[in-house]
Amino acid sequence: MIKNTFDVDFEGTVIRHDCKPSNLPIKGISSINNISILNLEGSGMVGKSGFSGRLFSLLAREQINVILITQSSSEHSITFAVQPGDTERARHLIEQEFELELVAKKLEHVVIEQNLAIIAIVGENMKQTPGVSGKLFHALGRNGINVRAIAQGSSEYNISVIISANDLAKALNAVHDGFFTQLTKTLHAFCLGTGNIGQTLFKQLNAHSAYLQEHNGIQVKIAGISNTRKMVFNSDGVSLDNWQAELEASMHPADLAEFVAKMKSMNLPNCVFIDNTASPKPVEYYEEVFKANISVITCNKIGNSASYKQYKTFHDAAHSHGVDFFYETNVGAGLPIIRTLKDLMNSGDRVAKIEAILSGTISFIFNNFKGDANFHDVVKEAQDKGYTEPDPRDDLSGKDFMRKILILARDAGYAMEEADVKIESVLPKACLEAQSVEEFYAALKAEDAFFSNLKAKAAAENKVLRYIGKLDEGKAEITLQMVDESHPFYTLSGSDNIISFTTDRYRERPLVVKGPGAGAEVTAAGVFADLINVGA
Ligand SMILES: NC(=O)C1=CN([C@@H]2O[C@H](COP(=O)(O)OP(=O)(O)OC[C@H]3O[C@@H](n4cnc5c(N)ncnc54)[C@H](O)[C@@H]3O)[C@@H](O)[C@H]2O)C=CC1
Ligand SMILES: N[C@@H](CC=O)C(=O)O
Repeated sequence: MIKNTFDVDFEGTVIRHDCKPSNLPIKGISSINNISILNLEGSGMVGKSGFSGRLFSLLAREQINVILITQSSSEHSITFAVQPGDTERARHLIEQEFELELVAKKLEHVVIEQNLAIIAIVGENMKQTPGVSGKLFHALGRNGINVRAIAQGSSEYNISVIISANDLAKALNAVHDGFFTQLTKTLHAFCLGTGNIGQTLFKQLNAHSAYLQEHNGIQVKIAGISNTRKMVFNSDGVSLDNWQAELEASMHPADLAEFVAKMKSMNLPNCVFIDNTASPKPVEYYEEVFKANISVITCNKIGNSASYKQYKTFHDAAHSHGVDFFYETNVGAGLPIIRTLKDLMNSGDRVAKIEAILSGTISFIFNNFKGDANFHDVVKEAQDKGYTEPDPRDDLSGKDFMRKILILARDAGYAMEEADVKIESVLPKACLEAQSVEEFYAALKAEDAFFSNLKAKAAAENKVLRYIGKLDEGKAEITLQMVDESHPFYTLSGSDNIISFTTDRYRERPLVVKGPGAGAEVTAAGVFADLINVGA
C-alpha cells in the first residue's frame, strides 16, 4: 500500500498481483524530470557493425547510466539520454574513443542538450494496439510540445519521448487527458471581457460545472480574467462564485500584452483564449496566440470582419498550429449558423445565395415598434435587454450586420472586403453623424417623425419593416424593406434572426435556421458550446 503524505486521508494505492484487466490502452504515465541528451552524427556510423557496441560498452565501463537510446534507420545518428551530471564526462570519453573518426570527419563533435525531460506511457495493452502512439503525439503536438527524441522497444510496453523540461507538467496533463478520457479533461480558459456576455458565461459555467464533469468528463478552469481595469490569474481556476471579488482584489492593472505573455508562460495544457470584448485590441494578439498553440474563441466580430488578409491569416495560423478557432456567436448569437455553413462547405456543397435577418437588435425594434411606441424608447429597450452592441450605433448603422454578412461570405469561400457590402442604413443622416451615444439618442428623439412615418407607411400597406441582408454569387447588400405576409421573413418575433441558405444541394427549398439572434444568455451559451468543443 502506498499512501499520500500530502493527503493522509486518501485511501492510497494498493500494489497487487491479481489486478482486474483494464480496457484502457495504457496503464500509466511516468516521467523523469531532468535529463540531458548527447547526439552523435556522421557517415562513419552508417553500416559500421560494432559502432554502438563500442559506444555503449565504453559508457558502461565508465559507470555512465544510459536512460534512453534512439537511432534512426539511416544509422546516421545516435541519440542517448544520461543524467545531467554525466554529460561532460560522457562527451570527453566519446571524443577520446572516436578520435580517429573525428579527425577523419567521419563523425561530428558530440552535441549536448540540457534541460530536458522524459515522459513515457506504459502498459501491456499497448501491444498490438494501433493508434496509441498517434494519441500520444496528437496530445503533445496540439499543446505545442516539441518532441526531441522518441524511443519504443519492440515489446511495445513503453513509448518514451524526450521534451523540454519546461513542458513536462503541461505534457503530463495533456497526455493524461488524451488517454484517460473517461476521467476529467481540463480546459484552461483565459477570458477577456466581464461585461454582458463575459459575466453571463461565468454564471453559466458555474451553474453547469458539476453536470459537465459528470456527463461530459470536462472541467473548465478559468485561469485568467481581464477587463479594461484589472486582471487576475490562477492556474487552479479563479472561483466562479467569487470572481468579481478576486478580480477587484487583484493587484494587476489590466495590460493586454502582459495578459497574453502570462497566459503563454503559465504553459497550461488545453489552453483557450476567449475574447468576450467588442474591442479591436485583443484581435491584435490572435495570431500570436495561435502560434503559441492556444485555441481562440470569440464572440467579437472585429477579428473576422476586418481585412480578408487578416481573416485568412487567423484561419491559416489556427490550422497550421493544430488548434481551434471557434466564433459561432459572430453570427446569430447562439444559433448554429457558422457550424451549419462549415458543414455545408466541408461536405462539398456550394453556397449560391444567403438571405437573412441577422440583427437581433433591429429585429426586436421592428417587432416592437408598433401602436403608440416611439422609436427612441424601443431602441433603449433593446439596449436594456442586452441585444445591442455596447454602442447601439453599430447596430442601427448596419455595421454589425455588415460584419456578419462579410464573415458568412468569407466562410462560404468569397474573398470579400467591407467595401463589397452595400448598406442601406435605417437611420437618417443626423443620427448617423452623432458623435456619442447620448447625442445619438437625442438625434433619435429629434427624428421621431421620420420613424413614425415609416411605421405608418408599413401599417397602411399591411406590411412589416424588415432589415434584410443578401449574398448572391459573391455580391452582398443590406436593405430596409417592407414585406407582406407572403414573405418568409414576415413572421418573426422578439430578437429573432433568420437565415436561408440556397446551395447546390438545397436549391429547390433552402436550408433555414431561425431563432433568437441576440441576448446575453443565448450568446454566452454559444461561447460555452464553442469552449467545450475545443479539442473535441
Ligand atoms: N449582445 C449580444 O447579443 C451579442 C454580442 N456579441 C458580441 O459580444 C461582445 C461583448 O459584448 P458585451 O458583453 O455586450 O459588451 P460589454 O460592453 O458589456 O462588455 C465588454 C467587456 O470587454 C471589456 N474590454 C474591452 N476592451 C478590453 C480590452 N482591451 N481588454 C480586456 N477587456 C476589455 C470591458 O471591460 C467589458 O468588460 C461584442 O463583441 C458583441 O459584438 C456577439 C453576439 C451577440
Ligand atoms: N447586437 C447584435 C448582437 C448579436 O450579434 C444584434 O443585435 O444582432
